[in-house]
Amino acid sequence: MTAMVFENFSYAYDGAEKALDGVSLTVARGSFTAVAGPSGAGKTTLCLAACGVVPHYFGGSMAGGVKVAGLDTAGSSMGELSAHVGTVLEDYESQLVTMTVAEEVAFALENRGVEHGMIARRIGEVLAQVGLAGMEDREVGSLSGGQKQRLAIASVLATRPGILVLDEPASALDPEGAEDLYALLALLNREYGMTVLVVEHDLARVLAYADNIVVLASGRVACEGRPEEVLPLIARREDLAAMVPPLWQLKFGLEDRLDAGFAPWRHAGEAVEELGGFIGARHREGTKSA
Ligand SMILES: Nc1ncnc2c1ncn2[C@@H]1O[C@H](COP(=O)(O)OP(=O)(O)OP(=O)(O)O)[C@@H](O)[C@H]1O
Repeated sequence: MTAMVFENFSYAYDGAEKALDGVSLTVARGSFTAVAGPSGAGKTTLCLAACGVVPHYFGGSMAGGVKVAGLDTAGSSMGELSAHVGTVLEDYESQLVTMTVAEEVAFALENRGVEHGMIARRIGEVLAQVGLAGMEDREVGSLSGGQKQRLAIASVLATRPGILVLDEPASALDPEGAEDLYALLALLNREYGMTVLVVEHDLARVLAYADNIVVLASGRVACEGRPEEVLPLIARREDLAAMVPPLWQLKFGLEDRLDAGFAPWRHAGEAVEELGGFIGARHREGTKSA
């Protein structure tokens, strides 16, 4: 089952060069996709196209199409699309428009005419999901950056979309906040079956979670696939090699030097375990032949 399909999709903002150029991409339902690429590669535009803001709120010209949960984005209203895809943009604070946490989550539901008892239940539910349980009456202005980010996510979760699209969600967070945020996205993906598509320039942050990586360069898909498919490809490209996470730079360096092949490490613990076994085996071989 597919959550999202870009079919040879091209888009240019008014009076500008193409921001996306012939993008073909399928995002599987329930997947965790990380989108990376150099500055200006079209990552934000991809997010805007996924939720229909492009083309609905921008002029410009497009070719091809985007389907979200089977709906053609150009032919569907933003309201219809938002039932399926929730979006948290990089400037997430501008998405927060009310005084209190509870009001913020209630906002989209009230606009849809959801009944009051249901709204109250949904508020409690989504705040618990994002780790803000019991904070209904807090003023939005008094929250930390990480809590505001979680609130922005809670308010899109309130309408129960199956797909969550986030543009650089960790850019304003400290390393611990970024780690907590990705743990939350992983939980929403694994436990609640949400499809997550996240723009993240630092692939090290998503290595443990992403089952699909899309690399954009100059508005085109430079490569796409599982991390173990994509990372070796970008490591060989001078313009993209800097995006390879340090753990995988180490892996590629060791594989070269030791003439070995290691498993697709998702975090340092897996590397330590495999390297421990590898060193032990080499040591035993050495002792035997001595
Ligand atoms: N509103 C706009 N009007 C005109 N051109 C735009 C607009 N927004 C983006 N662009 C251009 O479209 C191209 C893609 O921009 P986009 O923001 O999607 O890239 P990005 O990969 O998200 O970049 P960054 O990592 O710097 O955020 C760039 O050349 C950019 O200058």
